Amino acid sequence: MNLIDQTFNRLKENEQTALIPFLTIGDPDLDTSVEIIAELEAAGADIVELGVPYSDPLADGPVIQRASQRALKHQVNIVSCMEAAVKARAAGVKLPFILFTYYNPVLQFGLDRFFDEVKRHDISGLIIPDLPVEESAEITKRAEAAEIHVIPLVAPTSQARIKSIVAGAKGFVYCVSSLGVTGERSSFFDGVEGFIGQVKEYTDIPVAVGFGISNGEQAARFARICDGVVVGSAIVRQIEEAIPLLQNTDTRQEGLLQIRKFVAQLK
Ligand SMILES: O=P(O)(O)OC[C@@H](O)[C@@H](O)c1c[nH]c2ccccc12
Repeated sequence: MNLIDQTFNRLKENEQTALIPFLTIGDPDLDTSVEIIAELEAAGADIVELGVPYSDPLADGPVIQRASQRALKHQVNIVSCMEAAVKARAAGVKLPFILFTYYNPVLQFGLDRFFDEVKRHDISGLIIPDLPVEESAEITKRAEAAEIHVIPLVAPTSQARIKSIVAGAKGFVYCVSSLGVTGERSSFFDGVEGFIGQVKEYTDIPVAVGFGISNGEQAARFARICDGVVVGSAIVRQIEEAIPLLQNTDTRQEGLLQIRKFVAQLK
């Protein structure tokens, strides 16, 4: 059984909600990203989104854009992100890995080669936010053959398309809480709970929510109605703020602990 399914089954038995952090791989460097993944697990994360840095992250706000720029300085690409997953697994991390990438890097890589590599690198899920609907059947077919879940994104504007987007979905459905780009938010639109409830009517697989969630109180609000909560920018900002500590061997552990503490309070 796919590790993502196993994770949600275990959490459901314990009446818990999955905490799903996102981080940009290679920010501030590849080795540090591997160590941060271990910290995320130690802090209570259940699944982790490994972000492939991209030069044109059109759905990302400034925090993740800056993280992508820092990672791209090290020429981090899809393979190095998958290698980070393998290194984290070798270091004892048990979390399921979701590879988060825009579609262009996948196309440039080549679909055959991409799915061969994804399978070889212990990736359990894919999120491709700008995957065109007309191409999603091809990607889903290949993913199923590789036993990898393609996680669909549903936005409040999806309305009439919710049913078709989530039909046949595997892993979990990712509800985007707000319109616009990623980034911490102090509030959410009034109908967000209603939107999530609507999505849940169309699917039996777990439903997670992301976009804007930046503190324990917001995470708790959504944990009441969802099976998972995704947090990206707030964690990427913690990594960004910890960089001076991470880059000095004397204060590296302090930097890692700072990130772990932030994520632990979210859990
Ligand atoms: O950063 P936020 O607001 O916490 O949202 C999660 C988000 O980072 C992560 O899931 C993600 C990163 N880039 C994206 C682009 C589109 C959709 C989702 C994402």
